[in-house]
Amino acid sequence: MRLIAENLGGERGGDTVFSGIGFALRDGQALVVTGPNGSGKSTLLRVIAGLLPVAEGSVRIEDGGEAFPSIASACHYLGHHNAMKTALSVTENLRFWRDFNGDGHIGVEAALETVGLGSIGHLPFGYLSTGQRRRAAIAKLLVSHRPLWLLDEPTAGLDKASEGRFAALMTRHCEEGGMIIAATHLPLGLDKAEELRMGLPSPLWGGSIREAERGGGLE
Ligand SMILES: Nc1ncnc2c1ncn2[C@@H]1O[C@H](COP(=O)(O)OP(=O)(O)OP(=O)(O)O)[C@@H](O)[C@H]1O
Repeated sequence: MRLIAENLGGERGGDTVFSGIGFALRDGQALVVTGPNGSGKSTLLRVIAGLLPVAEGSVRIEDGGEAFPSIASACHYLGHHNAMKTALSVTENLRFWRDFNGDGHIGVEAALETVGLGSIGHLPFGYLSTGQRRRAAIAKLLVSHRPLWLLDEPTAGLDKASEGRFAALMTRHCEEGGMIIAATHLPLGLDKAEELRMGLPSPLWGGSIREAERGGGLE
């Protein structure tokens, strides 16, 4: 399977945020998106996920087979928000997402154990601390199998131990043939990842067009 972006552009509120982005990811590869605040990292992830329209160019899945014919069917999107109902228990939330997205490699209880929340699945999601909420959202990636993980600041709020656990999960996902695109200001422990650096507008341009350059190495 390949994820291919060609001359990709994205807009917010009618203004161009980035343009001319191109990359190709294949099974097992990861891309880390970096850049200053407002450079368009979240916008790029949302465009790839199909949550915002493509302003120019294209982004597509190739060779996804019958199971994953499109990015929408192939991706998990973990945004800044955790997309959980505060009144439902952690377990109920994860069961909902498993039923909605389809079964994964591991069950809800095992996923909670994996992120170190095995003892609090019965609690309402709203009772959890910030870091615990993020860990529960990470468990969502595990209860349904999707080969492409789109992650926006995935480790925000995590303690050191949880960061390490998540780095191991991402590495395993790639070793099993998955793909990851992660926007971050923090090192994620993805040693083999390529980097896409988003830039703020050049003062010479005097406009809102943002420049992005590829870290290189991907085909
Ligand atoms: N709904 C919107 N309408 C207009 N402009 C928006 C909207 N949402 C975001 N923007 C603008 O788009 C630009 C890119 O925002 P984006 O959230 O993609 O940046 P980012 O690189 O992810 O930033 P950060 O590092 O702070 O998370 C910013 O200038 C932001 O103000």
